Amino acid sequence: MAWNDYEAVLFDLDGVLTPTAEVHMAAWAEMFSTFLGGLDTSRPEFADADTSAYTDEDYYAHVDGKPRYEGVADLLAARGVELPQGSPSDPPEAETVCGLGNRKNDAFTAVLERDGVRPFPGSLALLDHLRDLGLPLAVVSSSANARAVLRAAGIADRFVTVVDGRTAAALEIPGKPEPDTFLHAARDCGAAPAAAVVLEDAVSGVRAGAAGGFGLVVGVDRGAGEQTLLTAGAHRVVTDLADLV
Ligand SMILES: O=P(O)(O)OC[C@H]1O[C@@H](O)[C@H](O)[C@@H](O)[C@@H]1O
Repeated sequence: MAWNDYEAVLFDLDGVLTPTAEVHMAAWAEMFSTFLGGLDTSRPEFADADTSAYTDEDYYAHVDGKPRYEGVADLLAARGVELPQGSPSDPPEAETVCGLGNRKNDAFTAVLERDGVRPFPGSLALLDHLRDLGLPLAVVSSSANARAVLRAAGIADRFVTVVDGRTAAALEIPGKPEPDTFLHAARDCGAAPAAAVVLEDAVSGVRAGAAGGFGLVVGVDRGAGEQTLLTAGAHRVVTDLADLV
């Protein structure tokens, strides 16, 4: 890996630097399984809903890597369920897109506080290597919990910039699969997209990297599948960031 050919490295967080994609997945599964299992299909608005069991495939196809409420909306659309959007301040009991997203977030933060998080050893090895090379590093995450996860993992001080779900909302720029959050991070690092590397485990994130014209888009296969990531636009796929040291 010729790192000296590049001027910045843009990391997704959940599933790339930390094993928190699994925590997100479990929290989504808990919330959607309970919601779909309890859906009253005798109510006319839910009459056509597909209430079959929620699976990991649902996560990878509709939720993975996207901003919170977009993941809810896309999964519900795939199941033929229409709910009002509501607002981010909705309580977790609210039967709205935002209410369901907030319900899932309660489950996520409870696990993070209880179990903490450590970076993947191979990812830490690559962060150390890139620090030695002096390359500016960024985190680009759809998650509004990104800063809390980085602090809990002890790697918050490694990055020139963190563009997360809160940043995107404040700047009113679209999240992944649109490229805007990656482009913003590259600018913060002082690098043109063609001189920046994107590392992503989610199809939505790889699509964002491909759409932004980045110099190298590395898919990190943590379950999405090598071929799926290549088809989404990854130039190459690894299973461990230590392979890039
Ligand atoms: O709900 P949050 O923490 O803002 O996160 C939004 C998304 O963030 C992404 O990083 C995760 O891959 C998704 O699983 C998650 O749904």
